[in-house]
Amino acid sequence: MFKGCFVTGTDTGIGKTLGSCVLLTALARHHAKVVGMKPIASGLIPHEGGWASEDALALRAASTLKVPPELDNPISLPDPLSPHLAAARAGRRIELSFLVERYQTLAAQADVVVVEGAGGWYVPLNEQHMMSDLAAALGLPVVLVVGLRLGCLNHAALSAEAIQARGLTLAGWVANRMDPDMACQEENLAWLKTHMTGRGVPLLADIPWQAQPDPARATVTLPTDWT
Ligand SMILES: Nc1ncnc2c1ncn2[C@@H]1O[C@H](COP(=O)(O)OP(=O)(O)OP(=O)(O)O)[C@@H](O)[C@H]1O
Ligand SMILES: C[C@H](N)[C@H](N)CCCCCC(=O)O
Ligand SMILES: [Mg+2]
Repeated sequence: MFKGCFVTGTDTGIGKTLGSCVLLTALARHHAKVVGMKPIASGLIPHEGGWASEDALALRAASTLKVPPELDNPISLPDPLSPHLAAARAGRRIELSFLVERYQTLAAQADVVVVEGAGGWYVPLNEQHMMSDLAAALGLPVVLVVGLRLGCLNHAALSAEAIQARGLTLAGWVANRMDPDMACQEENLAWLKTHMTGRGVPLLADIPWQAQPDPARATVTLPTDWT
């Protein structure tokens, strides 16, 4: 039964948060209680007299189920660094078991949870684990957000291969037109479509470049078993 997905991306800063919000917005048309989760945020902004993850705030705004930060953003680290470094600087160690427990508590209250990673698939969490290990531990199908810019073809192919080699389901990919000046954007998109189709991976969303990103403004085709 569909319970949600794990959103990874070709890199940091390529639109995973926007892609996750697009999925949440589309899923909310079919499910009553949809919620985003940012298990590990590194880099915080001032918010309501304290500090918060900009990603967690965006996911929260796109969620129909509202929960406390301990559930939708259990680890928030001040420094905008790789999670293993941000955690070390904060005197913490990122434990997968803690994140799995928080995810399960959240999932028990929700119809659908969209979990956003941080950075790309092989971002380190501690000396032993990477983001891929968290996705595997959560047991969710994976969605790959491809930020359309020069270099993304290689990053997309590498990421897709790594996800599938791990034995996880790559349920779909998202094309995010993050660079309005990208040369040959349609030709790059065509290559990605052919490559991903060859891997059996459908395009779930096509997100236009937007000066003010709005998660309702995207062309979305959810898998039939997600609706
Ligand atoms: N389609 C788009 N149009 C305009 N701006 C975009 C688009 N996609 C992403 N951006 C902008 O690019 C920046 C990076 O995007 P985003 O924060 O979603 O990246 P991310 O992959 O979630 O990064 P992280 O690894 O930090 O979670 C943001 O300022 C976002 O608003
Ligand atoms: C700080 C940033 N926005 C993300 N939260 C973390 C990105 C980690 C990238 C690590 C790497 O691949 O080198
Ligand atoms: Mg993000």
